[in-house]
Amino acid sequence: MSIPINLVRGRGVGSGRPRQDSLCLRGADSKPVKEEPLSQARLFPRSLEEGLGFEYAMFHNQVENRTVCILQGGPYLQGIPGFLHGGAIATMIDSTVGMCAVLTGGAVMTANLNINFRRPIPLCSVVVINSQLDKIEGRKLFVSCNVQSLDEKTLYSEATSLFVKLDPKKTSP
Ligand SMILES: CCCCCCCCCCCCCCCC(=O)SCCNC(=O)CCNC(=O)[C@H](O)C(C)(C)COP(=O)(O)OP(=O)(O)OC[C@H]1O[C@@H](n2cnc3c(N)ncnc32)[C@H](O)[C@@H]1OP(=O)(O)O
Repeated sequence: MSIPINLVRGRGVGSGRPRQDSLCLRGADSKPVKEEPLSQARLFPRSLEEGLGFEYAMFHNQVENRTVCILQGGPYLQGIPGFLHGGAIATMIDSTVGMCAVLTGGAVMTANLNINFRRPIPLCSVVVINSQLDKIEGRKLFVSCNVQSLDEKTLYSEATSLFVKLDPKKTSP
């Protein structure tokens, strides 16, 4: 049986660098105080020049609540020489489990993210991030993932996460 897989986001459409045109500033009490244009805002993983940073495409399976990300981390993402920076890996894990949570639950934010780094990821290698929704409890969505080599022989990282659906009754965020 074929499984519907929908392309969520990938380079090659428009500039490939989505813009966020306004920013809602908040005071110390987290209440919105001002709406200002911020033309330089970019989705973080799309903020580096093509080929140098986060090169990825995501696919979402609406039936199984799974999101898969194919990632190649470019030379600007180096940590230990020759390998991806852990923060870059965390960024793409957060983005992938986040996409899974957003497409399942709507407006959510990461409340908790736990990552086990098992093996270093060689710079410029292609890896697969497999994420899946594990359960929903009220406003809480639990999503887990692993990061593997394309041939699935190497497990690079594993992560669990908690996303919380934004409560429209609360002013923040
Ligand atoms: C084609 C379609 C395109 C779609 C287009 C997509 C756009 C592209 C998206 C890409 C994906 C980006 C993925 C990046 C996503 C970020 O990186 S988000 C940025 C990082 N996260 C943050 O900054 C969040 C900061 N934290 C907060 O704002 C608030 O703490 C939260 C998370 C909104 C929760 O606040 P709240 O609504 O007041 O929640 P609260 O009532 O306190 O708690 C609700 C429940 O959650 C539990 N909880 C809350 N926090 C925690 C915690 N840290 N640990 C454990 N339990 C917790 C509570 O115990 C409570 O449990 P129950 O009592 O219900 O059992």
